[in-house]
Amino acid sequence: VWAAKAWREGDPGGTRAGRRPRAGSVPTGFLDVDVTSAPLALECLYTPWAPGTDSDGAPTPQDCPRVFSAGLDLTEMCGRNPAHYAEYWKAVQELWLRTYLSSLVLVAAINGACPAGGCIIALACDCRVLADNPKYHIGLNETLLGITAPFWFKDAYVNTIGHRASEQALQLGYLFPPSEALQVGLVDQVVPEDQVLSTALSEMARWLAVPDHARQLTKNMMRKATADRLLRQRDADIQNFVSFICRDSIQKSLQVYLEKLRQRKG
Ligand SMILES: CCCCC/C=C\CCC/C=C/CC(=O)SCCNC(=O)CCNC(=O)[C@H](O)C(C)(C)COP(=O)(O)OP(=O)(O)OC[C@H]1O[C@@H](n2cnc3c(N)ncnc32)[C@H](O)[C@@H]1OP(=O)(O)O
Repeated sequence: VWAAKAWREGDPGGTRAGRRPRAGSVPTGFLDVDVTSAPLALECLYTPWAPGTDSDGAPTPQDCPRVFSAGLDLTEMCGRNPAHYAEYWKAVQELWLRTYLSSLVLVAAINGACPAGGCIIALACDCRVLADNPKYHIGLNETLLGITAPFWFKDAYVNTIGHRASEQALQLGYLFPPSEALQVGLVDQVVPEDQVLSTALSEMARWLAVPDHARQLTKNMMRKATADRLLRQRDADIQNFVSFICRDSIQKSLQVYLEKLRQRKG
C-alpha cells in the first residue's frame, strides 16, 4: 500500500509498521500495529512486505515476495480467550476504517497472493494493480476456512464487483486468478510482475493530479454510507465475532485449516 502523502514528501518507504513475518512464514496480518492506542498516522502505515527504498529513495522489491498478505493471522483467532478476540477484532475494524476512510490516495501494488484480510485491505484502497502471475489469487475465501465474512467485508466486495458476483464468490470462497480478477473489476490493472510498482506509481500520479479537496470530498461521499454502517454497530460486530469465533465448531475448523497449511508446507 502506497501512501500518497509520504510519497509526495519524498519518503516512499515511510516508517514501516505492521506485523513482522515470523521466520519462514508468510506475512499474515497488519495488526502488530497498535491501531487501538495512539492515533495511527496512516501515512506511516507500511506493511512489512510493502516496498522499501533503496539508497536513492526508489522503491525496491518487497521483503516477502509471492505474498501480498495471507490475510488475518489465524493464530490470533485460535485457542485464545474472548477478551483477546474482542481486542483483536476491534483492531481489525480500526485498521479497515482508517484505510477505507483515509483522505489520502491509496494504491495497492499487489505482487503476491491476496486472500481474505489481504483482499479487504486492498479493497479499501482507491485502486489495485495486480501482478500477472497465475499463483497470485485474490478474493474472500472465508467459507473455505469454515467461517463467514463479516457484513462489512461483504459490503466492500459488493461495492467493487456487484451483488451477483459477490454472492457467488463469497459462497464459494472463490479466489480469482489475475485475468478473472480484472474481468470482474476486483482489480483495476493486471501487469507483468516487474511493472507492478511503476504502474502503481503512475496510477498514483493520475489520482494526485486531481484537486485534493474535490477528490477527498468525493471519496468521502462515495464511502461514507458503507463505513457508517460499521460505525453504527461496531460493538455488536465485535460481540458477533467473539461469540462466533468462540464456538467449538469454528475453533475446530480453523485448527484443521491451519494444520493443513502447515502440512502443505512440509
Ligand atoms: C454469523 C456472524 C459471522 C461473524 C463472523 C465474523 C468474523 C469471522 C471472519 C474472520 C475473518 C477472517 C479473514 C481472514 O483473513 S482469514 C485468513 C485467510 N487466509 C488464508 O486462507 C490464506 C492461507 N494461506 C495460504 O493460502 C498460503 O499460506 C499463501 C498465502 C498462499 C502463501 O503460501 P506459501 O508461500 O506457500 O506459504 P505457506 O502456505 O507455506 O505458509 C507459510 C506459513 O504461514 C502460515 N500461514 C499462512 N497463512 C496464515 C494465516 N492467515 N494465519 C496464520 N498463519 C498462516 C502457514 O501455516 C505456515 O506456517 P508455519 O511456517 O508455521 O508452518
